[in-house]
Amino acid sequence: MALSAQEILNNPFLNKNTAFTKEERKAFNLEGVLPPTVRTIEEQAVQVYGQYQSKPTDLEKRIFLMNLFNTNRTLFYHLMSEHVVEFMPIVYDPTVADSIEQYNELFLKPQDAAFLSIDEPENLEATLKNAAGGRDIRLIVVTDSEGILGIGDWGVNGVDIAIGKLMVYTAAAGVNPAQVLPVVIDAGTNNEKLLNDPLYLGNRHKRVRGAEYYDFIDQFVKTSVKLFPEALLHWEDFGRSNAATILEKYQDKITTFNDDIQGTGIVVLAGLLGAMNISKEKLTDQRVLIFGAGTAGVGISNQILDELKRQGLSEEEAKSHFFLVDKQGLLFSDTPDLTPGQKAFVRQRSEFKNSEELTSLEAVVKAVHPTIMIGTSTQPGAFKESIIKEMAAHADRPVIFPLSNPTKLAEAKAEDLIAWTDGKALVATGIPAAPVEFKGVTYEIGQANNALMYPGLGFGIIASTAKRVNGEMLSQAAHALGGIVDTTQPGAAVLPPVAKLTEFSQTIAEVVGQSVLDQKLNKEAITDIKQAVVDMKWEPKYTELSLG
Ligand SMILES: NC(=O)c1ccc[n+]([C@@H]2O[C@H](COP(=O)([O-])OP(=O)(O)OC[C@H]3O[C@@H](n4cnc5c(N)ncnc54)[C@H](O)[C@@H]3O)[C@@H](O)[C@H]2O)c1
Ligand SMILES: O=C(O)C[C@H](O)C(=O)O
Ligand SMILES: [Mn+2]
Repeated sequence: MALSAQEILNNPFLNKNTAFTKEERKAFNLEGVLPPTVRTIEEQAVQVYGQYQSKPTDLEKRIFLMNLFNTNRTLFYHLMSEHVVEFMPIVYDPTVADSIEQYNELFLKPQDAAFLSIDEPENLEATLKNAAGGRDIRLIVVTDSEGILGIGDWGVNGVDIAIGKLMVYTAAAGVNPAQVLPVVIDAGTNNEKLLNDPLYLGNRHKRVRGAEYYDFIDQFVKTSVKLFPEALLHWEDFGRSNAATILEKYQDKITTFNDDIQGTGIVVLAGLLGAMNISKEKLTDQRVLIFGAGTAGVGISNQILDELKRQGLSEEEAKSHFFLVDKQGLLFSDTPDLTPGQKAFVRQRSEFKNSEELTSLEAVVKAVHPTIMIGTSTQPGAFKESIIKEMAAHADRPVIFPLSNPTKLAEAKAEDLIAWTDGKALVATGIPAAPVEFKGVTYEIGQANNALMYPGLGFGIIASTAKRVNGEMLSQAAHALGGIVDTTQPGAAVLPPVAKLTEFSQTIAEVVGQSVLDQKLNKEAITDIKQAVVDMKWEPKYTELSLG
């Protein structure tokens, strides 16, 4: 049945707005429903970019871009491809955090997401089908919003992180936006502010835990695999008590990864490899302090551990390089309330004369003299001057990555770290940071955000039709990105710039895809991975409308 003009114009995948040609207008009942001038996508981009620039705040810029996304997905991605550095912090982190916090006030459209309610398990399959609308889904980003960035539990509002992550997948790697599905699992929320907010749109009860929660997750996984057998399942921003448990349960059964654990692990490892290239030091000589040993902190530790073992250290030797610090202080074998992930990295009290005193970051830094310090604690300003100076007094090139997001939660600012260490620190931050001018040198600051990794990783997995995601692929991805640093410039960044996101996402996709083929983990026969990546890559260009 022919679509009406309204059905075409209201479909963001079909809509070209003023770019519909005279022939298309004639053939598809679009005559007279648009102003007469036919525009090219380039002309449309100039016009909408002008509107974008007129918006006074980042949140208003984001709302404008989401409207464009909802109206005309091709034009949105065309525009984003021209302004990727400028748009990343608007559609994604940090502005996505504002949109999540104000989701109820701002709500206009569900943005093709699937809203799975734990109160209605009988509707799970229908929900996924309805949201997919018959599309061939290859990539699902799912969140239950218990640990949104570092801002905590945001209930149904967290759907925006799934949508934002998927926008980056398309902009960075070229995942076809018609083949993605954002999913939020609404298991309730423990955020009192939301529970008491009359505008809140999610289930108005505390989080469901235990067997009922895990049964629902299991039903979601099974139904997704049944409906979308080709899809990669990407887990995002689950709470500390669930994220690793879910990954461990499914990673050997389906094609899946957890971005906060593995995406973060490999971007940090890549940054460390870049830092070692610059300092000419060895990773096997470093002492690694992780501040905030939660989902990301333990994920990062495991990825570095894997690398140390690949570089020849035994498991035991490799573990002796780690010092994990959480709320309790340095984590010891007898520390109460350890998570399963933390237990693998604990120290013995007998190693220290003053183990009882090692309850603060400051005391631990004094005691262990870390050469690498990574912040995933959600504690703003925790990397304070006295601590950084103490670290720098015992390291030639201290490597310091304050990674907590969004901006307001970062453990330190790049400019302070450079100044406090007299330019010695090798710094990367979670959110974009401007270059720092210090004593005549321009220090470029790498962005150690999993967004540099997961698009290429995910695209490589999909393009190679991988059955599983495993450690070998992750290691290859980290090395592919870790190799791209310019060591000749003083002040060079430890990671490549976001301006090159599309280029290196393609490299990562190829390397990951090749690893899949080398391990014979591809479902379909593929001989040339580069070609498979090219063939799968979606470009934001209009194609001739055909509704056959
Ligand atoms: N840059 C990136 O790519 C990236 C990726 C993932 C997470 N993150 C950021 O890392 C942070 C943590 O995320 P997560 O998913 O691991 O959360 P999480 O809740 O699993 O972990 C946070 C950990 O910090 C600990 N913590 C809290 N207060 C502390 C204190 N005062 N001292 C020491 N430890 C403390 C918590 O006990 C917990 O173990 C967030 O801000 C998130 O945005 C960044
Ligand atoms: O979303 C981000 O910016 C990175 C990461 O996944 C996070 O949870 O902070
Ligand atoms: Mn995350």
